[in-house]
Amino acid sequence: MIQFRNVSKNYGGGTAAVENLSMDIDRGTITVLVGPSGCGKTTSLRMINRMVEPTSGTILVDGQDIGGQRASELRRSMGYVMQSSGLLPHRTVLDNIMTVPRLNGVARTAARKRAAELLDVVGLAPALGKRYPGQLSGGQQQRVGVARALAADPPVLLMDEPFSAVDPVVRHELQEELLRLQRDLAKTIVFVTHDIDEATILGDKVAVFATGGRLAQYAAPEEILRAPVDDFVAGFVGRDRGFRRLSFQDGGGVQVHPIETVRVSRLADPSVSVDSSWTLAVDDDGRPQGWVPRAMQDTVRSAQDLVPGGSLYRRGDSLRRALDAALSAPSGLGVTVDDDGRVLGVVQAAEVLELIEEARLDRGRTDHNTAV
Ligand SMILES: Nc1ncnc2c1ncn2[C@@H]1O[C@H](COP(=O)(O)OP(=O)(O)OP(=O)(O)O)[C@@H](O)[C@H]1O
Repeated sequence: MIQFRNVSKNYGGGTAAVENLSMDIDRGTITVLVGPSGCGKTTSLRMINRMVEPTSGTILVDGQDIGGQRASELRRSMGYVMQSSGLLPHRTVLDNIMTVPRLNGVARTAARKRAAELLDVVGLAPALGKRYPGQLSGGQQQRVGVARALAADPPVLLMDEPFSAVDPVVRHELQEELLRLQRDLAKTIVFVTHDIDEATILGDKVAVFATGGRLAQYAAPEEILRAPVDDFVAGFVGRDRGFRRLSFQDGGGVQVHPIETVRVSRLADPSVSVDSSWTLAVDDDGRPQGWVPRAMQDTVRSAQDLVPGGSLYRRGDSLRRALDAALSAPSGLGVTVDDDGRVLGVVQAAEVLELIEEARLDRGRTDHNTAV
């Protein structure tokens, strides 16, 4: 879909911003360009829509050399989202989203209707459409930035550190939202970040850039975590790469055990007693609320008295989530829930670790067979 062929960029002054980059970006996937500051990620991104012209080499989109296309038309066929949302401060949110469709000749009423739909797509309430960008939170502004980039329904979305100015909780929400959107929209997304965690969460493929604009490794995130090609990539992905790689290991095989539960609404009832060393308190819909340790059962009378729980494991999530649920729970039992958040049972750290070990041995055998 997007092909870099021996592309270099030199802004002058000797050192290359991008050095002989060759890389194919597949249609309908998220490709993340990651690397330390100044390694040429933004320059590479901006060469795709000709905001920056290469010094040498060719970039093809759908097999066509973009060097021969009108830069303004090319730009309109590609949504662009940047770190500061880039919204026009004196226009309302809806007007901001409508900008490109209006430039493309879409009638005002149709553009407005589409803008309102897009607000919903990016998870914003309709009332926010009438506000000005300055009246929104950073996370909301970024969502509007995404809606605006999607407004002309471009096949390609270029995103330059779009989530780096918001706090970690909002950032996580925006990442989840982008993945959800991408499941429906299947755009070709090129995403720049300097955060390897963000890269491995979002990327179908990850391109790790090294200083001097050199592409050090281009592979699926799991592969980059499992087999960094050199010391630079190994150093960049960090020491806990082994743990992070668990995100890519299916947790479907983890055994879910039954757990004794008690309804929070019945905690004050003196006739209720618990047998297990840890009993899970749930609301009337069966959603976890916290723990009742046996030793404390006489003092736990309401939701406020419960021992807070750890992270939840949604059945089918990765082994990383399963292990975290078990390790973060005061009981050592990882609470497992269904898609509606209702308790299904618990997982145990030791059993998750056994699966991790089995998977490692299986991989070792496969690698060995391939080597032979
Ligand atoms: N307009 C410009 N003029 C001159 N040099 C530039 C220009 N834009 C970028 N550079 C230089 O090119 C190199 C690559 O910059 P680029 O912005 O592509 O890196 P980056 O990886 O996106 O960095 P960051 O993560 O800090 O945004 C840097 O050394 C930078 O100083």
